[in-house]
Amino acid sequence: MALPPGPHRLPTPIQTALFLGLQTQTARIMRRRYGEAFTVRISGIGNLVVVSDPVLLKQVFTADPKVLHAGDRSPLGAVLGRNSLLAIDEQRHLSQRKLLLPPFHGERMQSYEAIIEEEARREIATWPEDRPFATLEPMMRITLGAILRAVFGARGSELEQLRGLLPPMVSLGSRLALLRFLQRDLGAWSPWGRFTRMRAAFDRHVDELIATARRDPELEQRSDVLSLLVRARHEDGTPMSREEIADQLLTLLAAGHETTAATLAWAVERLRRHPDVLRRLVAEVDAGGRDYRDATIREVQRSRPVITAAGRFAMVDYQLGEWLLPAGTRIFASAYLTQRDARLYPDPERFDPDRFVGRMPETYKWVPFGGGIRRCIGAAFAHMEMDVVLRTLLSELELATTGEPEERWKSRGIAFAPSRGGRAVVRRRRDRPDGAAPDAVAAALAGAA
Ligand code: HEM
Repeated sequence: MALPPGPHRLPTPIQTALFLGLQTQTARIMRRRYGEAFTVRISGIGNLVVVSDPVLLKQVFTADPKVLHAGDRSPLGAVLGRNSLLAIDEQRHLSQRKLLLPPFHGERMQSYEAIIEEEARREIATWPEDRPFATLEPMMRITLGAILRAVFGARGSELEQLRGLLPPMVSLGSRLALLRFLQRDLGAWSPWGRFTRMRAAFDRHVDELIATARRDPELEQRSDVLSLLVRARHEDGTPMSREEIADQLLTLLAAGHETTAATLAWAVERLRRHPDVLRRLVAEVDAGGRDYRDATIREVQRSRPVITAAGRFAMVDYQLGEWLLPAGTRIFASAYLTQRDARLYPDPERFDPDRFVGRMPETYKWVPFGGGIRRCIGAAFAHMEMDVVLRTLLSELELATTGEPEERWKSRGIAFAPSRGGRAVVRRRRDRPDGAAPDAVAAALAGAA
């Protein structure tokens, strides 16, 4: 059989508008109507096959990387650089990934916890009390600081300059990535001209960071990702070039900054609407535990996966389950649909961290980080970061619960965030078990910031 079923009689522009404009709702309707594999036709892209069955997901994630590509059709290469892990395939991808993996190994994560806690405390100390505000931007500041310090190894004035440069650069870059016709440098005032000048400034900072690392007599003891990349060697013994390091640092930032912040904003959105879960989490934080928090993070990612699908591209005709996809077909392995399948997760709309207490999620049923040799290399980092931020938040603040309707899904280009930015109302905790006077701590930190 050829392509999976789909709304073939609907004109392509309408399919495109429905799928891109209302991605989550359209995907749910099509899943109900056509089953766990369906085809939509997207203008400028062609056939897109959306799969949401663990058996099909396993097949996609474990396919030969020569047969299913993920990088070279990505619009991100133009913005992140030609070496970006997100924009390359096959042997080049494998060899860059091999260099990037060791710094992200689970065991290294503890060494980054203190940095994340400091960034979280510093940000939380500035939050207003008893007044609603959106947590997404504040979470973005935390995750930016975390990456700049733990990944880039930036300090002092370099750190402060990068804190200013990168948010507008990443936001402009992610808009331009999808608008190829604007990718022409027509001077400093044109969008692409602005972007290329910011990118040049970024490259100069990376040069400085690399030079500082090379001069550092304690390079061997440093644990930031940049210092590990400076020490890394290709199989032929050569070091990574400056261009490779710069492209990968930008990739790590682009892939890890907004995704983690959006998931944290969803965590706030969920917890405010689930007082029982919130109470259990606070009691656990106060008792020094973490199992329920781990499970809560996994349940937030199950019910609100900020990257709704991992994309692949068939380089040749490809047999997927019972279907034969012609070369050129795009495949979306949908975390969103798989993780809300009632056969895999009974009552899937219910937010229930107990699903994951004492049990790890199953590989092809829980895929917020994608899978196979393209699985997110920052997964352990992101989990650690979300754990530390939530722990800090729950131990410092009281989060007011709410009966307001849940926030809707809002696309921010690549990641989906809560439509109102994960609004919160907070108050400093006056009942902290360690007896610290929270206001004094907050004031001291705000002063230090
Ligand atoms: C909650 C936070 C995050 C989510 C939901 C997320 C999700 C994803 C997903 C869905 C993919 C594509 C996987 C595939 O195609 O199979 C991916 C790839 C990637 N992620 Fe993440 N990510 C997160 C955080 C991070 C962080 C913190 C970093 C690094 C600091 C990072 C770095 C990367 C990189 C480099 C890739 C490309 C991997 C490759 O192509 O080999 N991500 N991520």
